Parts: sequence; structure tokens; C-alpha cells
Amino acid sequence: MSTAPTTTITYQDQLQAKVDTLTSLLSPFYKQALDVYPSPEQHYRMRAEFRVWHDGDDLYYIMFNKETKTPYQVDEFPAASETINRLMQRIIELVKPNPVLRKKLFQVDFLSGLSQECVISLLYHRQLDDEWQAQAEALRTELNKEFKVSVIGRARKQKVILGDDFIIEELPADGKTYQFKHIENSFTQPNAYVNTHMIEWAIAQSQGLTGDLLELYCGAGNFSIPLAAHFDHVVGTEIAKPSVEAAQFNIAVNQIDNVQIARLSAEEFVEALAGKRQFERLKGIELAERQFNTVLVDPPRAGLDPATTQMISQFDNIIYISCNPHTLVDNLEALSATHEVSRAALFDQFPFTEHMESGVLLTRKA
Ligand SMILES: C[S@@+](CC[C@H](N)C(=O)[O-])C[C@H]1O[C@@H](n2cnc3c(N)ncnc32)[C@H](O)[C@@H]1O
Repeated sequence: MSTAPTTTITYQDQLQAKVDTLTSLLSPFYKQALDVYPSPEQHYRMRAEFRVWHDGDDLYYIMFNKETKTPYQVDEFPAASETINRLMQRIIELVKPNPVLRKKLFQVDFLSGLSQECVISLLYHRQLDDEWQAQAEALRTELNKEFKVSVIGRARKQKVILGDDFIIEELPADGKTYQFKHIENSFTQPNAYVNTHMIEWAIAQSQGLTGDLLELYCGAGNFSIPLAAHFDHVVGTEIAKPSVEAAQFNIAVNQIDNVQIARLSAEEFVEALAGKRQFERLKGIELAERQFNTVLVDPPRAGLDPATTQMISQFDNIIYISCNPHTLVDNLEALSATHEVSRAALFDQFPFTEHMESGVLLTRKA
């Protein structure tokens, strides 16, 4: 077992390096200083995954050194939430002496939030039987003396849920606390603190904008729901079925009455808006009646495909949230024919990694 990699770079230095890189990448489109949103330096990650190492009677978590690819023991993980740090220790204490729960256990995943709830997934290289279920129930009962957890057992073609396969996050934004269903194995913004900044930045860019908002890649309504108060109506689309179902739950639980979300890929929505295809999944959403002056996109790392880029260039205002500044720049090269960047931000979603989350507001050229 190797030793954990150490870093000598300070938080401020790593943040400044990202500011410099993003400023340089955006310089053909934006000359002003970026809005910069730092992260807390610890306990910012709401999810974490650990491999499990069996060493005789011992049992502990490991991670892999990215450079040497060698494993090292992990007893605590300061990047993860305090809930995860406390739970990861309790799990080892309770699972290590338990032959049923530890047999062929190879990974533990945690999904937590600011609300203190947590889903713990135990991944096995064996089928899970009634004996496992009884022991896992007892584990959950023991943990729930201190925490509010669900336990999921996963094996090949098997998923046993003890409790729920989601948490209800309580996220502050814009002076309110929103409830969001975060489902295990679905996309959620990993850094809750920076996510609040991203939502509030998007709201700030929406001040003074009128009409309706279209949102593509909307997930479970992370932006759609807090932005609803700032537009007449919001229509969101998203490809992943569990995220759309979570979005419908989130609309209801937050008592929002002007947001509609449909399960469509961005590519399908382009065809629907152009009137080339009709979708049963858009039933009840009257696109022709909407005054879409603004579009918000938050695509995966690959960025926007050409048809979606062309479609959003027809909007007066574009709020583009990006997890990959290189594909953002590619898309800006096309969008700068019709729009200019009037505001840009760096959100430090992923401290101490090379990943950069950013946002730009594009305004139609006069
Ligand atoms: C970066 S996440 C953003 C989600 C959401 N805005 C949020 O803040 O939680 C990108 C989302 O795009 C969805 N997605 C991926 N490819 C898509 C496509 N072709 N069309 C529509 N949605 C897609 C993913 O399922 C994911 O929910």
C-alpha cells in the first residue's frame, strides 16, 4: 500500500490558476474580470466513492494515486461532507467484524447533502440473500441512532433498497430553502455550496429579463425551480428519466406552478421547436404560446451539438453553464456571430482538481 499523495499548493493558488486559465480561454470573447465563486476548502463534496480493501481480518477504504495508479489507505476524506466522514468510519467499525456484510464487499458509495441525510450503497461481487438483508437492516437501524440513512445493496443484476434510493436535499438559494430529491446514481451538482452560488448567479443574470425561460439539460430542476420566480413560465427538458421524475417531485414539493419539465433530448427538442416532429412527451406544453426570450443550457462535458447551438442562437439571452471551458469556447466561436458575452463567472465546483465550472451570459448583438 502506498502513502496518500500530498499537495503543497494552497487553495488560493489553485483557484488563481483556474482564474488565469479561464480568463485566457475566454479572452477572445470577454475582456473584463470574471465573477469568482470560491468553494469551502473542506467538506464541499456531497458524494464520494471508495474501493474497499480486504487485508486478512482488516478492512479499510482505498483510493488510487492518479499518477502512480497505486492504492493508498483512506480513513478520512476531508473533501467530502462531514456526514460522509462520520459515516465512513462507522461503516468500517460495523462491517469489519460482520462476516455477512463484508463478504465480497468491494465498494462503498455515499450520497449526502446539506440536510444530513445519506444514501449508502454497498457494492458486492456476490448475490445478496435474506441473511445479507437482515444484517444490512440491522446496520441501518444502528446507523439511524445517529444519522438518517438508507442502505442500498448492489450486486450483478440486483439492487436491494432499504429505505429510499434518494435523499431530500435542503438547498439555500435566493433567500429561500428549496427541497430537491437527489437520486442515487443520477446527476446532481457535487458541491452544494458552490451550487448555491451558481443558482444565485443565474438569478442575478435574469434580473431585468422578461418573458419565458427555456432550459435544456435541466436535470432535476436545479436551476428551473429557483429561476421560476424570475420568469413568467419555465419549460425544461432533460434526457434522463429518473431526473425528470425527480424534477416533477421537486416542482410539487416546492409548490411551483409555472414550471413544466419534459423528457426530451436537446436534439429532439430542436426538432420539436422547429415543428419538424411532434412528441407525446410534450403533451400539455404549448410551445407556440410561449415567449421564449431567454434560454439556459447546462450541457455535459461534450458541450452543445451544432443543431442545438444554432437553435439557441435565435434567443435574445443565453445563460450558458459549462463544466468544460474548452467545449464552451468551441460553442462561443459559433455563438459570437450573433451574441456577445456580457458577463462571465468561474465557480470552483471541483477544488484541487483541474476541472472548471463556468457561466456566461450571452446577449444578442445590436
Ligand atoms: C451538467 S448536468 C446539468 C443538470 C442540471 N442543470 C443541474 O444543475 O443539476 C447535464 C444534464 O444533461 C443531461 N443530458 C445529457 N445529454 C443530454 C441530451 N442529449 N439532451 C438532454 N439532456 C442531456 C444529463 O442527464 C444531465 O442531467
